[in-house]
Amino acid sequence: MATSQKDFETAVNQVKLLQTDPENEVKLKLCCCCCCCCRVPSSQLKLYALYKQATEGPCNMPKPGMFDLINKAKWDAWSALGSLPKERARQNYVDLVSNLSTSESSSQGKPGTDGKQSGHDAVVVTSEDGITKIMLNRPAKKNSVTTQMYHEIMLALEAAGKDDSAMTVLTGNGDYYCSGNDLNNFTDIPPGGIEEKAKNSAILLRKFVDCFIDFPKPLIAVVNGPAVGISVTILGLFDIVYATDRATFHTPFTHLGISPEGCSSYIFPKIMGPAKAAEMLIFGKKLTAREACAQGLVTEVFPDSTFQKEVWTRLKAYSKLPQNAVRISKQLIRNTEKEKLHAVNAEECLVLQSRWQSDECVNAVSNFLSRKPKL
Ligand SMILES: CCCCC/C=C/CC(=O)SCCNC(=O)CCNC(=O)[C@H](O)C(C)(C)COP(=O)(O)OP(=O)(O)OC[C@H]1O[C@@H](n2cnc3c(N)ncnc32)[C@H](O)[C@@H]1OP(=O)(O)O
Repeated sequence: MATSQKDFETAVNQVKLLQTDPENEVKLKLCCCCCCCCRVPSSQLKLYALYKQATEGPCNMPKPGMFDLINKAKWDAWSALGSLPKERARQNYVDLVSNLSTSESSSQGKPGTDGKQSGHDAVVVTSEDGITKIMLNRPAKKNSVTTQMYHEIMLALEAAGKDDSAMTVLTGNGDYYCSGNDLNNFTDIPPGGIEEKAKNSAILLRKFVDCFIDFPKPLIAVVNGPAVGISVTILGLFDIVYATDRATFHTPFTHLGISPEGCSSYIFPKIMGPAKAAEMLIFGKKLTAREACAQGLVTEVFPDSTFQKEVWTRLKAYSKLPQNAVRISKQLIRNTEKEKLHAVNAEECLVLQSRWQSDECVNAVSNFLSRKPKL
């Protein structure tokens, strides 16, 4: 039986109600999942293409440039439908929505599936024993930081700076501390194209790092596992860095066609000397926890088996010290450098704004996102 226009409209409305909002993902978060490297369910992309075919007929938009990942993805999917009649496209759309609705309701409430985790859960803030803990909670994605998480961390820091806790801890849930910037962040290209994306990202990164530079209380990193990218560079802005002996510290910037951020281009050479800093920041040398400690990036390394117990016992004792004296001492240590750090941050973000638009970066990010899924 032919699908009526009403069935089609019902399906369109149903898409809006789906908890995972597939149409929104297609429109806003598509990335390069359209091509063979697809790591997002292809049904989401099909939904977009079928909708366009059903309402406008065969693909009528000009082929976008290769770096315009989102529009290129849409174009590929829509073109692939060729001259499929509108009626068939409507039918296929309705069938696909019906399948998506079924799988959506059957996956609701499943514990531990954080592929669709909301940004809200991806950063968990708790306060206990005078310590505010900000925990990155995206273990299945190695706690990589999405755009929403940058915003949530900034909000958490702003609140922690004003609450009555003595100190603030940043840590990760699962086997990783953090695998750095979520490389999918680079694929959500706005209408203004890659230039606008790079500009917005530079503004966000600058604000993000500024929050660490200006944080008024002791900031402690509890590095529970490997750390990559921005989670490593900002460590220079922390007052204490405790690491498990399982942790590693990796800044693969040149491999990604980008450059250092988090004030590391200034702080790392200061704390470890220019030669060691160059090996990390230019050549991407990965440090073990003990090497990072020897070079002054890490305060102390603990055996993994006793890491949490030893670190939290220590921090609870520190949190009982007279709070005003602790704050004032931190500010004395940090304030002389603040102006310089803000200037370094601004410069690093400006350089990155241009790096993110480079072929070197676009190709490196595409390569990562097009890795074959593990079996
Ligand atoms: C506002 C913008 C600000 C920008 C600030 C700039 C910051 C610069 C940086 O942070 S650069 C560093 C970026 N990070 C990376 O390059 C790391 C990329 N990831 C990896 O190399 C590896 O995933 C790993 C070494 C961290 C872990 O490898 P392992 O084999 O143990 O695990 P998987 O690769 O299978 O990872 C599990 C799933 O997690 C996804 N994932 C991990 N890290 C990232 C990431 N940074 N971005 C996006 N996705 C990431 C990975 O894709 C797997 O997902 P899947 O299960 O769906 O396949």
